[in-house]
Amino acid sequence: MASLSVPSTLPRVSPAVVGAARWRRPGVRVRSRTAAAALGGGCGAGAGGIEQHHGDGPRSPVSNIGKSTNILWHNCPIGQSDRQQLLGQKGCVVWITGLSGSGKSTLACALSRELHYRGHLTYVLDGDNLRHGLNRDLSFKAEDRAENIRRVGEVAKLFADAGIICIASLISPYRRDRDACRALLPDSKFIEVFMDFPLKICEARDPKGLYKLARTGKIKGFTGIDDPYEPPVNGEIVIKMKDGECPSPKEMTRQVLCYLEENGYLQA
Ligand SMILES: Nc1ncnc2c1ncn2[C@@H]1O[C@H](COP(=O)(O)OS(=O)(=O)O)[C@@H](OP(=O)(O)O)[C@H]1O
Ligand SMILES: Nc1ncnc2c1ncn2[C@@H]1O[C@H](COP(=O)(O)OP(=O)(O)O)[C@@H](O)[C@H]1O
Repeated sequence: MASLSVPSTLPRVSPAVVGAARWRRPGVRVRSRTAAAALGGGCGAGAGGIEQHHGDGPRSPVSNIGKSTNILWHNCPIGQSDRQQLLGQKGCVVWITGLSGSGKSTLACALSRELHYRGHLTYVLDGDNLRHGLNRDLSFKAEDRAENIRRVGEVAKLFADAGIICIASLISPYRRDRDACRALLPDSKFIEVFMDFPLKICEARDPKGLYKLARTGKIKGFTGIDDPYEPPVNGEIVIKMKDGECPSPKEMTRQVLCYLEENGYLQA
């Protein structure tokens, strides 16, 4: 992919080089093999660098969460900021929402690729792909879409906590479900990107032929045809037509990259 004209504080180098350099970054607390040995043996010698709790009982009150009873949150000494230092970026969720055919997956993949080449760790959570595994038990009725979004929101939150720039691309048609995902994260860590393209454009693309099936009644409850889509009201980024033209994938990517850069996500 051609380099985008976005100002970057990082030089454009191969990810392998970046990876190698990061493990040697000064000031980052990484336990080397030697350090692990100093802790009482290398691989296979018991706990090694892993800190374990050998307490005499619970350290804080247990609680009930959802259907889980008597559970206790366990904190680890290495936290999100340590991981962010290691990666040289801020973990966050870029949530791309819009109609089928609006370009969500195209943007997600192009953004991931561009960030990767700039030395940033990303992970794409794509609605279609997740329905092949994690969410294979869910249909497209409203309550299943809500559960789909809830699960992906929770997974995205874990990726952000890992320090990763997580790019979620799902139709996510209901405002309430998207807002619930936003509420899982500190506000600035959820970046909502609205693919604001008219149904007419999305339907004309129809790369999978699904709109055609929906129009002839062979698919019921298809978003935009006989199922609702609620656009964001206060999202962070809107990708839309300009002078009657769709922005190119490169331009869409540039828009999101600029936002990430200007808001400090591309440094720890
Ligand atoms: N009824 C109906 N409505 C909308 N979309 C449908 C439907 N049936 C199948 N598909 C295909 O499923 C993809 C959307 O999955 P998502 O998990 O993103 O949907 S949702 O967020 O739960 O609404 C969507 O992928 P994209 O085209 O990439 O958006 C479609 O290919
Ligand atoms: N900015 C764009 N300009 C022109 N075509 C696009 C653009 N974005 C996506 N497309 C094309 O539109 C179709 C749908 O894109 P896709 O990313 O699969 O959408 P979604 O994931 O929202 O369903 C694909 O054939 C893709 O190549």
